Amino acid sequence: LDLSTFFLGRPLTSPLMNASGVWCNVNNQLNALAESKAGAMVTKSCTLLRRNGNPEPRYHTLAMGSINSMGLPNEGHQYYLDYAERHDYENKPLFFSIAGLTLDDNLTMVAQIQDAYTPAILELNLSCPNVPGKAQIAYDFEALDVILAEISAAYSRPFGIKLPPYFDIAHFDEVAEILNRYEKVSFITCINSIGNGLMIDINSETVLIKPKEGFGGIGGDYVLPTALANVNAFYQRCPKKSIIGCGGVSTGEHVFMHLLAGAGIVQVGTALYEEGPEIFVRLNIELAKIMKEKGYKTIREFQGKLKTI
Ligand SMILES: CC(C)(C)CCc1c(C(=O)O)[nH]c(=O)[nH]c1=O
Repeated sequence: LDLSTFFLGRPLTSPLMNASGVWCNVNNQLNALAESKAGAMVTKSCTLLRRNGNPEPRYHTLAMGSINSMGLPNEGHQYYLDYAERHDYENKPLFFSIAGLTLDDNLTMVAQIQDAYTPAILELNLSCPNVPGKAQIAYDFEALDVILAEISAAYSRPFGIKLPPYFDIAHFDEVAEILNRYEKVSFITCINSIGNGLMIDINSETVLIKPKEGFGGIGGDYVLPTALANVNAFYQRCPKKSIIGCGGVSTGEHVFMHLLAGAGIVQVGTALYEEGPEIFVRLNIELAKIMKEKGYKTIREFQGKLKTI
């Protein structure tokens, strides 16, 4: 069962990890991920100060996935810096996700991470809110350019970004052109939940979650094709960057698809929320079984080797 791989020069025992936001808000969840069979882990996107997040119900399981409008509930960035200080980096790499409410908040958090000399790897959540009334940063290409310039100037180490899905080839081209101008952006995590979906309970004739009149991010089976497309689109357009795949993973076959599409690491969100950290045992076994059946001894043999017809 050799699922070892490398990411940003770091050895991993498995290409699997959690998606930010799932099973990573508080210490007992973070400790469970550290003890799990995941090859890496990431903290919940944090803000400068602690947040309660949105009123519940704010997450709902769907027939083929999930809908959520959590509202960035988190313990505040210092809490996760304290965890990062305790983390055993020999055991597995730790990613540190931030989603500041303003550019200044992001710069303040980045400065504190910089000063903490932590080996954690920064993942900048670009679904973080922009000026109210404007699109999220990743969909506001001017704001995207500005934040990457500012963070690149403020942070001396390589970092990565978490992107929402794009649905237009011209957008893949435009965003990749921006990203390729920032060599410190060493990896791209595709995708965050598909924004502002809506699901309905026909018995009560109501929406399923309380915030935003029921509108929320969609995860799970529904998003796999979109996730694979975004992974492969940026894998092809950003040859000097690594890709982390996220979206629609609940079996070893899905993990294999993400790796084939170009992902170096594969994150699990909705399925982890439903199954818990033991899911990494199952996914590792299922991936190893597929590799064995195909005669692959290492992930490198097939990673990014998706063929067109
Ligand atoms: C959507 C934001 C609240 C702006 C960021 C945090 C976040 C959340 C959340 O905390 O609601 N949910 C997601 O599926 N993805 C996210 O990136």
